[in-house]
Amino acid sequence: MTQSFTPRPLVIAPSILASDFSKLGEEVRAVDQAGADWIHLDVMDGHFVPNISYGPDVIKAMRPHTKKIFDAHLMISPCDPYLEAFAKAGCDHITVHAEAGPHLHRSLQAIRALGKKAGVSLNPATPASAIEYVLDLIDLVLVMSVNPGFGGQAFIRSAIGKISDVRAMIAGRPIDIEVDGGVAPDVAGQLAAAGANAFVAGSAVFKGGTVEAYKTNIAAIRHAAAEARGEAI
Ligand SMILES: O=C(CO)[C@@H](O)[C@H](O)COP(=O)(O)O
Repeated sequence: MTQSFTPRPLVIAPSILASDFSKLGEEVRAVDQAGADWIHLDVMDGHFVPNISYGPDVIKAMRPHTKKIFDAHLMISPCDPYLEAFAKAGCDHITVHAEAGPHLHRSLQAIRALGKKAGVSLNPATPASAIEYVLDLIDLVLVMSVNPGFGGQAFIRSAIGKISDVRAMIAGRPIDIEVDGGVAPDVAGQLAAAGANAFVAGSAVFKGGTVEAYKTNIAAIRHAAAEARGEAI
């Protein structure tokens, strides 16, 4: 008997890294109102990546401003000592890097044990095969299309082929394929055609600085991706 799988929903996840940090609560409410599906939270430690952003206390302060999914991307090493703090801060998805170590399998088990969805992120130089032996523990694969650490970088095209590889590897499992870095309407269609269903965008969403601008920017990415998926919006 053949099993049929429903395609994963199309998701736009604005990256708060590109927002105005002097009014984080307001910015979270603004992208919520503008049509964001998830709120993407980039956590950087100045060690795994060459930049420092914010941690669980700041995420906890943002939590009351929306009911949308908090999609945390931990660019930290080690990550295991902090997983519980991010879960308690209100993160719904916790994504760790395959390269961050020391024990990816253990980190994913710990995230699931905290009752959260577990994600694995792959740097541009990391092959899709890095997730081969942890597929049973993954709810989300985050394919980086820039080297992690900063917003506003140029899109790395090899991410498109990697997304196709990940799609082939997960073969119908209920796993989201998320792409992050330089995502804008001009590449969203190709990314969706390759198999990505969740689109993180920082600069492309937060340009303009108003709810109306965010609405237009989110709709433009959604429209390009939906068209490639053959969906009406
Ligand atoms: O994780 C990261 C950077 O490390 C990203 O989430 C960026 O914040 C995306 O920003 P843009 O490339 O869309 O400006």
